[in-house]
Amino acid sequence: MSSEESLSSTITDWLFINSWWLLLPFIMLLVVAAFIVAFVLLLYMISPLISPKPLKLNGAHVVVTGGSSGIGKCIAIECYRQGAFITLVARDEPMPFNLRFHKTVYNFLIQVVLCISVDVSSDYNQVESVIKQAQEKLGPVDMLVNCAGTSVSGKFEEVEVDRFKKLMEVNYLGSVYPTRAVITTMKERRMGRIMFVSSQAGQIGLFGYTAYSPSKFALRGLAESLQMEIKPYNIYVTVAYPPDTDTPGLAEENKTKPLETKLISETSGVCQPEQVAKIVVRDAVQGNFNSSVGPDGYMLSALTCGMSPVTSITEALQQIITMGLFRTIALFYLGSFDSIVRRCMIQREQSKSADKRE
Ligand SMILES: NC(=O)C1=CN([C@@H]2O[C@H](COP(=O)(O)OP(=O)(O)OC[C@H]3O[C@@H](n4cnc5c(N)ncnc54)[C@H](OP(=O)(O)O)[C@@H]3O)[C@@H](O)[C@H]2O)C=CC1
Ligand SMILES: CCCCCCCCCCCCCCCC(=O)[C@@H](N)CO
Repeated sequence: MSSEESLSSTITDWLFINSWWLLLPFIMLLVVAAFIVAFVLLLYMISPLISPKPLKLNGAHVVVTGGSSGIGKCIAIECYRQGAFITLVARDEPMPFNLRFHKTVYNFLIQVVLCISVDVSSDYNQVESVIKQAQEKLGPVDMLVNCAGTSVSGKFEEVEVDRFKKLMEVNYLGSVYPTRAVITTMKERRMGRIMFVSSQAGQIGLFGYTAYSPSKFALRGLAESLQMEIKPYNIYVTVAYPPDTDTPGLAEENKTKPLETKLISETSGVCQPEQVAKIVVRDAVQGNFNSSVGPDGYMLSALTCGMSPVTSITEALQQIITMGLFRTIALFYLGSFDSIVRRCMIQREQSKSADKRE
């Protein structure tokens, strides 16, 4: 190696070792860029988690379909207690509930309860015209509660074929029509709440509910799609998933419910409609997408949250942390449901063959 060459390589070595600081601006640039990317990603993650501003029920106009009985009636009473003007909707002219005990001394407004008779599932134009009437009398709708619904239970092959259509009409279209009738005004006013009363049977398909469950699952698809459309208009959708609730509707359903359905539903117990109403109204006021009742309801909702919107950081964290654990617990539930179904089948077959022998 010539002395010239060795001198140049010494210089490059020296520069390489001692001039790292020349790279400093680049390193800093990289760090800043990484921070910016992380910040933007964080913003994207957090932005759907920002909680909406709660709706003030005092003086608001709340329309409750199915407001003449059971859960719907209790929701109407709960909203009335909080100062709302109510429109009750049902096929039979709904009777205004007994208000004397619910009036608070702080309530200086003379609250009106309007009762409207219409079938929410048969004709859109009719539904639109009664909603218009209600808006003329009590002002634009601030909150719509889609609670009108019914259920049929029975083994798939034993449910009359026309019931499948009927349940989709009442439970699904009966929620689409009133929602369609209020949404334009809500978008114009850039405010509002829409509640769909689904069911725990709208989160899990159960024995005996081949006609009912799909009509309640459908509400979730509607709610998710609609929420994405109307969130920029400051309108929030809530889907409520109550367990069995002690109402005239449940009493009617119990008359023909298969034993399997009864035993499986018993898992998450029977609630009182007042208790359900309190929870779902609170969630709708807060703008929560999901509203569940009871510990099983809580687990089911975390487990089935899928791609549904989430409106608080705590809820998102709970879902992230608990999902695996709840899936493990769910396997035990599914095992016990399978064994209920198997035992009932064996019992039925035994009693059938005993009948034959006699
Ligand atoms: N009770 C339960 O165990 C559970 C119920 N749910 C759901 O909650 C909702 C209410 O249930 P629940 O309180 O038990 O029901 P109820 O049978 O006690 O009340 C049903 C209400 O809906 C009205 N309604 C029914 N069909 C129509 C229609 N086509 N058009 C207008 N109004 C109608 C009824 O009035 P009218 O007959 O005069 O039309 C009544 O006001 C239902 O959607 C149900 O599926 C969810 C989970 C559990
Ligand atoms: C971690 C996983 C937990 C799993 C818990 C599963 C509990 C299943 C219970 C389902 C009850 C369905 C009630 C339907 C009520 C209804 O809609 C009708 N009564 C309407 O009339």
